[in-house]
Amino acid sequence: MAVVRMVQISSGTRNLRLLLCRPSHFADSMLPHPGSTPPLSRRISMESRSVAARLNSSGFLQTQGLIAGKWTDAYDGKTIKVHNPATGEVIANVPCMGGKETNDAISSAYDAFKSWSKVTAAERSKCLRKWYDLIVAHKEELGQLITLEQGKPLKEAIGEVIYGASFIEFAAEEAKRVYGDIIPSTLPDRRLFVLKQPVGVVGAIAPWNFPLAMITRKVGPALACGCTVVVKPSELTPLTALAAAELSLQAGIPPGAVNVVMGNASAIGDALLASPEVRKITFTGSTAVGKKLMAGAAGTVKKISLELGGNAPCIIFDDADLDVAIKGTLATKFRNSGQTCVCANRIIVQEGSVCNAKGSIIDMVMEFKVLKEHKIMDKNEKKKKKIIGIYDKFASALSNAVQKMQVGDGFHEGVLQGPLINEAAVQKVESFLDDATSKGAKVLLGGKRHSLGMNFFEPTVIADVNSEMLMSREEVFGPVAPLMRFKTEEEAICIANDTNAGLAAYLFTTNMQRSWRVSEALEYGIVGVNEGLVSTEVAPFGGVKQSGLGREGSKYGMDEYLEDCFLLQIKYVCLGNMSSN
Ligand SMILES: NC(=O)c1ccc[n+]([C@@H]2O[C@H](COP(=O)([O-])OP(=O)(O)OC[C@H]3O[C@@H](n4cnc5c(N)ncnc54)[C@H](O)[C@@H]3O)[C@@H](O)[C@H]2O)c1
Ligand SMILES: O=CCCC(=O)O
Repeated sequence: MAVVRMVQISSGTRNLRLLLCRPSHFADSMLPHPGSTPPLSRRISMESRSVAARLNSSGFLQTQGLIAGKWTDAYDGKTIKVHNPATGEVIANVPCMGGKETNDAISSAYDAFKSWSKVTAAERSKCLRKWYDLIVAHKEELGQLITLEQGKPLKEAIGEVIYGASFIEFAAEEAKRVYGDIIPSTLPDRRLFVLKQPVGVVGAIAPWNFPLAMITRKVGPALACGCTVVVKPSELTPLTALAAAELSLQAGIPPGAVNVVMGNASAIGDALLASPEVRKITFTGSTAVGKKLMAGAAGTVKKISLELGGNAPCIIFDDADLDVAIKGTLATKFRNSGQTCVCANRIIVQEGSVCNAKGSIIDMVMEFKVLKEHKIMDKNEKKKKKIIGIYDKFASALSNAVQKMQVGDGFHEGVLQGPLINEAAVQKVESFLDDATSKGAKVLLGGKRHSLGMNFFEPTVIADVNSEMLMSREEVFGPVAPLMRFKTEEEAICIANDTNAGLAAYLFTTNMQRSWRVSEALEYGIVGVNEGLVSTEVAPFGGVKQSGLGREGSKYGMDEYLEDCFLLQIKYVCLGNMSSN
């Protein structure tokens, strides 16, 4: 049973009175052990435990589901364990809910929709703004929860809180700007209007890699448009979502507008799909599950948006600024230990080329053999020259930079790479590396489990990867940077587009014409030019091909929760490093 208690939490200029439920399923194993100084190998564990104990005593470790504004256990009392991926310890037990609880959550969202959709946009905006303020005020606690259950370094986790909150702030602002249209009539006695109305109850299913941001990017705009939601966080990382849901109640978002269920994923998914009251499914996760949901949504003809897996190419041209390229590649590859849908999955690096007088690269592979680097190539023309390929320089600079990245528990100062989410993720990385090395790829750095044990993996650089290898065809989802070679721009585009995925792509070049040409040719929803971190609440996020349908964030993300708005395929291009000389 939940014990209700009052907690005073100081937040900047004011004290917030938090009505939080004492978590009933806080795992006692997480309490710090009394006794003498622990050996080094147990310090990780001690640090995580004391953070968990602090969060528990301040009421931030919420461990029940939320249905109709009430914190609820599974009806049959079953629970599932939430583990700390850095230590393997059980942080908490949360309810293992299924179809019955989900149906009640849907009913509660359906009832709440009747009133929430009628609340003025200005009022919805105020509630959302308050929710945003509360999340930002509690960024430390929410960040600690993310590190505890997901593993990313605390600084990065707090960054996710700010990023996640930004979707709520943006939605709060946009709530007031859902304009319709007036259409000039073709008949004198008619007036034609287009109203944009909320879709209705939304089922929002989220992954574990961004326990907060992947939820707020859905729930923020859904609520702003007047929809209500049943959220299903990943069972691996439900605690951040539950804490954020508690803050939504404190912000004045009415009971039933946000419900949270977790447990048996397919039973919950089936209930959401079967219900005619759920009018939209928004899903972020693997392409395999996305396809199942898309098929299942057909039964009741629901709207659907899908943010699925990627296989991001990161193209490094010979004319790239090496420092910019290394910085950008590190950012896109090693964010969240490589567990990001927009992480570079194939780093495609130019290995030399031949330029004509105008500086355009011409493919003269055969000539390479007879020409000397930096020397005039054609005595008659005296204009063609060979450009030394950036491949070797890039490979060694990247390896040097990656070597410096500290691996460890996300609560330790200076750690840049946390653990992978679980043993299965580590095994997947190992099997991809085995496959690549058995086919001729060479490990330049790392390549094995980290000596810290558990789910830690050494940041890895692997060279001479080709399109026959598994890691160039599927998401590695780990701290592995696979380097591939190319000679010409055409070849780079061809390699980059040779995949069913189409989420994010990156290119590094100092040639402005090429940056436009290649951005347009890449079959991706998001393109970063000289920039590895492109995500922002103000720009549309989403993929083409089998990476998904629809967009999140920006004004386009609002449209997903309004009736009868169909998007054309759009591409977001981010030009980075524009202010440097
Ligand atoms: N495109 C994006 O914006 C984006 C963002 C983050 C992650 N991802 C992708 O997500 C994947 C990693 O996340 P994951 O392992 O949590 O993915 P996943 O597909 O295994 O799980 C995602 C969510 O779906 C739930 N789920 C699983 N089976 C279900 C079913 N039958 N019915 C309903 N729900 C079900 C899970 O419990 C979880 O909550 C990667 O492929 C990554 O690229 C994409
Ligand atoms: O993992 C995918 C989401 C990452 C992001 O929003 O930048």
